[in-house]
Amino acid sequence: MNTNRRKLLSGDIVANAVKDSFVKLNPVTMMKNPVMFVVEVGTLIVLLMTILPGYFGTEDSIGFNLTVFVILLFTVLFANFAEALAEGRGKAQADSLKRSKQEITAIKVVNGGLKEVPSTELRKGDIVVVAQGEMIPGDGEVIEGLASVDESAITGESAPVIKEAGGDFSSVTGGTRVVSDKIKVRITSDPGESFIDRMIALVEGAKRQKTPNEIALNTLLSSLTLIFLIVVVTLAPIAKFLEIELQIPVLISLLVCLIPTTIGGLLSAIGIAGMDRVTQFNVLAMSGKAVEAAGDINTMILDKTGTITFGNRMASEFIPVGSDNARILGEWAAISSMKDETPEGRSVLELMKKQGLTYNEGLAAGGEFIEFKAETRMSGIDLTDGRKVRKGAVDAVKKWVEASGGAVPRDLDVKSNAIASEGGTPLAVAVDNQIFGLIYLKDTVKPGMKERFEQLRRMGIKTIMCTGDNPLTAATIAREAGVDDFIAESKPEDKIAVIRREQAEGKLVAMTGDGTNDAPALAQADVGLAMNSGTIAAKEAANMVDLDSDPSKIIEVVAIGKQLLMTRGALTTFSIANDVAKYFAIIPAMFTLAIPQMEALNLMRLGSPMSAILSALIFNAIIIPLLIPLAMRGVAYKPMSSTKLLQRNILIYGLGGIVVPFVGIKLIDLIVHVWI
Ligand SMILES: Nc1ncnc2c1ncn2[C@@H]1O[C@H](COP(=O)(O)OP(=O)(O)OP(=O)(O)O)[C@@H](O)[C@H]1O
Ligand SMILES: [K+]
Ligand SMILES: [Mg+2]
Repeated sequence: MNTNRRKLLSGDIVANAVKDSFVKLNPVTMMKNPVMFVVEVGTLIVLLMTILPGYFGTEDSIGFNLTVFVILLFTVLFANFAEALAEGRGKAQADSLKRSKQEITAIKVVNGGLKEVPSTELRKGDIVVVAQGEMIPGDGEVIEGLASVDESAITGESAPVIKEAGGDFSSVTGGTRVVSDKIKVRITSDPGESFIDRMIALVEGAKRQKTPNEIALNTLLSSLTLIFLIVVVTLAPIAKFLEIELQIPVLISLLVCLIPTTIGGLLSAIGIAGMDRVTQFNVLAMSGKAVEAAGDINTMILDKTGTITFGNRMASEFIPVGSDNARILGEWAAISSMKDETPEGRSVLELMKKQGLTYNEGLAAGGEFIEFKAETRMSGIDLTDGRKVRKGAVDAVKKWVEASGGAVPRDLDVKSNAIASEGGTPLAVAVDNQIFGLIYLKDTVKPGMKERFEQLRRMGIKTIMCTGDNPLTAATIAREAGVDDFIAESKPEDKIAVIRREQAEGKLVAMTGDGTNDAPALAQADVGLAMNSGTIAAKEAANMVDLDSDPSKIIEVVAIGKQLLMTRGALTTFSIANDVAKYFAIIPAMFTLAIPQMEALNLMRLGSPMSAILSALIFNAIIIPLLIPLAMRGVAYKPMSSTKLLQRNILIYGLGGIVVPFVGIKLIDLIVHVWI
């Protein structure tokens, strides 16, 4: 996908969009857009009056009618072109994904033996073996082994990632390639339902459904259209009664100028382009609704480690407590970490090496490894001689030691608080009922976080940092990063509680996560962004997946969502304001055609009634392609509160929407008037 990311518009996409503009003329598809459908019907009526003038008694105005027909046809084509262009990039991406999704031969485990089968025959629950150099035949979970996998087909990231059985890095995606070693994979999706299939459907827009916001706006636009339709239709008998002759093409021109064709023509392009901007950013949104929800977010829940900080929490120092020394402390710290595969655990062994410390590996032989869990906040090993070794969050280790009758060294709190108040994470190391000291885990706040949170605050978004770390470390990092609020010593279930609490206050909540224990919270949040490196459960619960697995991207996703909503609002304002201005051009012209004295109403001093009508109509048509770049790129966006934004936009797009057509129509009239 990355290869396509920078290529905004290619010649192919434009050529295809031109072709699609005609295909989309099909009235059945057109009917989904009532505003433009009305224009299309008007176009057909004017066409009939042009080619069958004898039948309609319109011989005198064939030239005028033909011109109106051509302008109306282009109005519809321009709107179709906008939509086709917005769809084009997604289609191009889908094509390149489809190419990467060739049929693969899978090595399936059948009755203990191995059998070659086409990947299309794999079903949920099947077990396959994938060796070095082979393509993984379907989405699944590694159940045996460890391998490095090249996921560039999906993420565009060429560095291979490690996939291994158990834990948070066990999910693999069909279509990616094993570059070293061999793994056994349990398939987790049926044909046609894989991640790549879902990605293709998404970027292709095949499953694009209108969002609630779009439906509401569409209803408003349709109602406006209906009202103007009634007004224009009733105008005919009134005019007749007043003995004013109003020709049907003129009435149709009036109608097309009055109904909100600008936004009607650009609405779906704005939505598709918004989704597309998210995709270009390597985030897959499962629905347009999710992207729009991102634009309305009030509260953002963020992890500390890896989101706000770099997350490579490294052991940097052994700090003994009581009467112990760093050598003994280091030894127990190392033994507790021998099988701890977390970055924290590995860093303890690295620190040992760096400090030239040694330990008796044999001590751990045959021991039972205790894996780190967010619930216990400890990890370690139970030795065969009965001794239990633990390292973990200070309060957790304190409780564990006290439970077996041990005492807490007096200098423990002072020393751990010193680490915490520097923003570091202290891990206490204990054997049975004795605490030996602390491991100082260092982590740094990512640069620029303060500015980003400041921006979020200006948008009126509250940020809450959730961390399993102790309150002092949490407070230090929270202050340094500038988040509004934090929750320390939080367990996975605390996240869902925070989300529910905020939602009960009527707020929309966004969060990121990657673990299986994040899945319920990801599902509960209005915007849940899962990391592609995360578990299948997390990815299925979330409504967005970040292919680059960068949790801080949620901030940009919110900005894109806001921009989408703003673009739609701005162009709606512009479109409706525009129509007001066209009123002043076309109504006086229409009546002047019948009653020359009405010329006094010609405030814009347009050349002739005919040229006034045509100029308004031409302006109405060309404003659509002129605004396509804005619809696709989105309006410029500055973080500020919604009320301020609204005021600013009404000023720019409302006032601008009234002024621009006056100038535009006048200029077009100067040309058209000479011409006819
Ligand atoms: N490998 C480990 N062994 C023992 N204890 C650990 C280990 N990793 C972390 N801890 C302790 O457990 C606590 C909770 O860890 P957890 O991963 O749940 O949250 P966190 O990483 O601190 O915060 P966040 O939610 O921001 O990722 C940590 O603050 C630390 O004190
Ligand atoms: K219009
Ligand atoms: Mg963590």
